[in-house]
Amino acid sequence: MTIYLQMLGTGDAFSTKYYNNNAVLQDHGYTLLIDCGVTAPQAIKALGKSFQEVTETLITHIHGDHIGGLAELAGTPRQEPHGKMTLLLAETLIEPLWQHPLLEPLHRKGGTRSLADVFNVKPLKPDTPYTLSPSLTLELIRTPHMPGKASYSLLLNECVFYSADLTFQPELLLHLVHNRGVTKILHDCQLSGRGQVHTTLRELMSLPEEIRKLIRLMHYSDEKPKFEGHTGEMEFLEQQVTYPLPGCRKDT
Ligand SMILES: Nc1ccn([C@@H]2O[C@@H]3COP(=O)(O)O[C@H]3[C@H]2O)c(=O)n1
Ligand SMILES: [Zn+2]
Ligand SMILES: [Zn+2]
Repeated sequence: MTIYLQMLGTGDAFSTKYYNNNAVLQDHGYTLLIDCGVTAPQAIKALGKSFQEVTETLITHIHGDHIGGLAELAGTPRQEPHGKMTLLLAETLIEPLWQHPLLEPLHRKGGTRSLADVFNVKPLKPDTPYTLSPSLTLELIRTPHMPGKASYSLLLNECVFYSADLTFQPELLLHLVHNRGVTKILHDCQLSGRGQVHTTLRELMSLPEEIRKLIRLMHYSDEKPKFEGHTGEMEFLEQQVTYPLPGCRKDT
């Protein structure tokens, strides 16, 4: 069955034109928010939606453009019996997330001493597929972003690789396509300069054509318009546009 991806934003952490690179995945009444950055509250309103429509939220890593909207998300009234948003994340991220300054407003709510006091926390193990809804499975893959800090890419429905924030990993991309059945790669892309904690366009362009043609670009800077038409087979994902994610093993 087809699921639908809508990027709340496709910008990098410093973009003034694009919202933070956060996404919603929809599967017939189930809505997964992937990352919740500083701009997520504004971006979801711009779509005419609200956090109340989000079923569960997943966090890939701890940077402001991925977690800065969590305080507002936690404050959105929920209908569930526990009244809290379910937060899916790797165990390694739980304590660092609670200690992050952007979550400090939640520390000041009466009687809160841990992330579990404000969210329904569901720890996920890497390299383990989870069924989130009838047509959506998700697996965390720990991948390099900032030295010494945990960060996770996503494998959706065993066939869509969502890089989150990632340094260039050509061998991983080849492995995913050749051995894991990946048919679509949604990849962060630093358009210019040296890639220290992200993958650059130049690096992605160095991949074989068979891989490039599977890639769509996200997490880019405000320079994006001048790069249009100069990214080879790799088209830009556009924020707020809804994309079907077809061709997955679960379809067959
Ligand atoms: N000059 C820079 C470069 C980067 N950064 C932070 O590093 C993060 C890398 O991942 P990100 O999610 O793109 O967010 C970046 C900034 O928070 C920063 O704060 N200053
Ligand atoms: Zn980022
Ligand atoms: Zn990051």
